[in-house]
Parts: sequence; C-alpha cells; structure tokens
Amino acid sequence: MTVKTRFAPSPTGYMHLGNARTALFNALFAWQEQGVFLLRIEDTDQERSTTEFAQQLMQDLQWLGLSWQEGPNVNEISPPYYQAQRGEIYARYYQQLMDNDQAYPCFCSAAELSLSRKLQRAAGQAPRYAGTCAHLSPSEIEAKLAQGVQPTLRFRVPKNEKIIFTDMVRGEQQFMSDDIGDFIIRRADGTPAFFFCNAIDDALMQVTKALRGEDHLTNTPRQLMILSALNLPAPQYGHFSLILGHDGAPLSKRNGSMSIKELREKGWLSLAVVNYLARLGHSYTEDTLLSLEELARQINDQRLGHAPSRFDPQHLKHWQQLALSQLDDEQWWQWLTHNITLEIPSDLCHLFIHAVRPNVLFPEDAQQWAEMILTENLVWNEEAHLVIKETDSAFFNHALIALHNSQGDYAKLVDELKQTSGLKGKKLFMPLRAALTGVTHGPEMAYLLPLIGIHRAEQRLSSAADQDSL
Ligand SMILES: Nc1ncnc2c1ncn2[C@@H]1O[C@H](COP(=O)(O)OP(=O)(O)OP(=O)(O)O)[C@@H](O)[C@H]1O
Ligand SMILES: [Zn+2]
Repeated sequence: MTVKTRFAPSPTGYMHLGNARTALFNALFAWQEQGVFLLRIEDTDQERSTTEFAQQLMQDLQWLGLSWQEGPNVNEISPPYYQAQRGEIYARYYQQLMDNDQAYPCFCSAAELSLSRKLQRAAGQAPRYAGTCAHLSPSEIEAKLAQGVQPTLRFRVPKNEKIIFTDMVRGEQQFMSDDIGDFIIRRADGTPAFFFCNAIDDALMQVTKALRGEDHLTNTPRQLMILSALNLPAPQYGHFSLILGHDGAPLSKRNGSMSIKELREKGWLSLAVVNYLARLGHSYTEDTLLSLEELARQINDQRLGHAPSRFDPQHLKHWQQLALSQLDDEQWWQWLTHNITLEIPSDLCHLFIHAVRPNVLFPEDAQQWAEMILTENLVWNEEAHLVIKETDSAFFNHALIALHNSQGDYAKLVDELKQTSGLKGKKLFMPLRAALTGVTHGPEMAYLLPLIGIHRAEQRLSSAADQDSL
C-alpha cells in the first residue's frame, strides 16, 4: 500500500514552527517512499476558524516547499478537504453508531456535569462521565427531546478493554478503556468533536501514517475505539514532544508564538527553517544543509526521538547562514530586494554585494549597512566614539591627505597612512574604520570605501579630526 501521511491543521491562527515541524515530518515520510502527503483543513471550530487563516496556512506550506499531493485544489479524490463541509459524511457515521447502540444522546447540562466531576474528585476518583444518560429508554429520550433540550452525542466506551498501539515515536502504548468515560463525539450545536472527525477522515482518506504533537496522545485510544466500532482502518500514529518557546510553554497559535509568515517577512530562508526543524526530534547523520529531497531520502523512523525540544534562535541562525551561503549573487540580491528597498545606485550593486554579503543574515542588516554607506550624517556608536577620542587628530589629518592622494583606493591609502602616521595594525585600522563607518567592525574597508565615496569619506575624516581637537 502506498504511504499516505497528512497534515491536518486548524485554521485558527498563523502557523508556527511547531505546526510546521508536524507538516514537515509528514511530508518527508511520505516522499521518502514516493507516497502522498495529504492536507486537510480542520475548520470545525466555527468561531475561531477563518478562510484567511486557511489561505495563509497553504501559502506558508508552499513557501516551506511542503506542497501536498492530495487536498484542497490538488488531486481531490476524497473531497471535500474542509471538515466544515463534511457534515453529511459524519452524520452517516453518527447514525451507524446509534443504530448499533455504540453512541447515545446525553442531556446533562454543563452545571450537572461540573457537579458530578466535583463529587468524583472529592471521593478521590479521576473525573469522567458518570454514565447518567447511558441507559435512557426510548420514551425518556423522546420526552427530553420534546422539552427542546439539545443533546450531545456520546460514544459508549467498551468495558474492560485494553487499547494497545505502537507509536512511531514512543513505542508501545497501553490504555485501559475503563479509565476513559463515555466521551462526546457530537456537540449540542451539532458540530463534530475533534477525535471523531479526525479519525473518520483519516480512515476515509486512507491515511496510513499520522505524525502529530503529543497533545494528541491521549486522544489516540479514543480514536482507535471509534474506528474499531465502525470497522474502519486506523493509521499508524506517532506523537512528537511539543516544541517549547523561550518561556518554557509549548509554541501555540494562542500565545503569539512567532509565525511562519513572520519568519518569511523577516527574511528567513525556508531551506534554513526546514533544515532546523528536521533536526528537532530527529537526528541526521549529516549536519550539512540538505535539500528537501535529501531530507526525505535520509529520514528514518529509527532516528526519531521524543526528548522535549526548545526553540533556539541561535541554531536557526546557523542554518540561515548556511542557506544564504548557497545562493549565488543574483539569488542573494533577489532575496534581499524582495524584502526591502535599497537606495544603493545600480552601478554600485555589485560592489555592495561583495562588501556586505558576509555580514548579512537578514535583509535589515543590509539595510543598516546601506544607510551607513549613504548617510550624510554619520553617527558614531559608543565604541567608535571612544576609539576616535583616543586617537590623535593628526592621524585623521594624515588620513585626509592619503585619501586625496590615493583617490579612494583603500590599499594605497593605508600604505601612505602607515608612513605618515607611523601607526600600523589595530592602531591604524580601528580609528580609520571608526571614523569612516561609525562602528568598529563590519565589511572589508577596501569594498566599503568606494561605496562611501571620496566626498563622504572626506567629511567623515574631517569630523573625526574635529572631534579629537574638542
Ligand atoms: N508547540 C508545538 N510543537 C510541536 N507540534 C505542535 C505544537 N503545537 C501544535 N503542534 C502540532 O501541530 C499540528 C497542528 O495543530 P493545530 O492546527 O491544532 O495547531 P495548534 O498550534 O495546536 O493550535 P492551538 O494553538 O490553537 O492549540 C498538530 O499535529 C499539533 O500537535
Ligand atoms: Zn448525560
């Protein structure tokens, strides 16, 4: 059977790195075996789901390179792929469960349920549905319906069953059915509960593997019981530990974790993002930057881990650096100017690229260098200020003369300045850089100077000379 994996997000916010890793691993495990990566939009939470989030989600997946081989607008063999449109399908399975007495209407009010839970806790028991409506007679049900009470539908959990499954990430898992109370599969407003439609859809769409976050681990026995009651096949499940933010809480749409959209807008490269994510909860033998094809080829379920992982921006930056270094100059310029507008004159672009590329991780870095190059009002940072103050004004006057004589050729300028100032090494390069760029580190001066131009360089050296004499 062909491997079919799926990503089944809810369009209730912007996709974050935790969601993206789930999507990535599902895609990689499918592609490794030339299988199908399916996308299904789980928009049953009508209040929080929006079409805008769904659109953004798909755009984010495309940007990450995680295109789906089945799902919205692609190879629609089990449509629709939006759960909000699958009500009729779910209705058939609710009916089947009711016909077989595997589900029953529950008329308990929220207050009654809460009271029951309190009593159970007070008696030292784990709270679960007490079964109040489990054995109502048809006439009792009729009477309640006649009063206009909208019931929920509960799944009748089989007694004394052991539910065992092998988790792709965590190995064998066991649950006892008696620990699980009869649970709601259809809410009073008619909408399906997550475990229900998620399980039914995986079966109908013939999903063979479902990797997801460990927030779903306790849903799994419920889903397996539903599928078994309906005689439907279950996928192989795998549950990853959640990715935690710097505050130690799981990344979540609700707590404003950095979204994929935001990462893209800041100029992160998608190849950096997927290389980073592929190594959270999975180890590769190679620590070089890999293409998606290579990541898929080398993914291995024996190398999955469930140690908790924390989002580390430093690691992501490492991958950003590697991904950037793979771009040729034209791609690099495109990446840059896609994100920002630069005032660099077009005949100097090439020089600019050579000058700043090694110092740029994000477009905004390049923007800062461009501003430094072009400004008529250079501001020194604290360190530069200090260096300039500690340097004799004669040095900058010598530098001014050397600038003229060299016509802006940095190597010539330095040669002459060595002679005239008698300084060399750090003592020479630091004040020169500080005066010309306002900072004490940065791109190679030999590239920067022609960009700054003789006129601005002259002004900058003069103000350094002036400052010193103050
Ligand atoms: N912090 C996380 N780390 C890893 N995976 C996660 C994380 N949060 C969610 N997931 C996984 O992402 C997939 C899609 O989940 P879903 O669309 O429900 O998003 P969510 O972030 O859990 O939403 P919400 O913040 O509303 O709970 C699921 O497999 C879920 O387990
Ligand atoms: Zn009830």
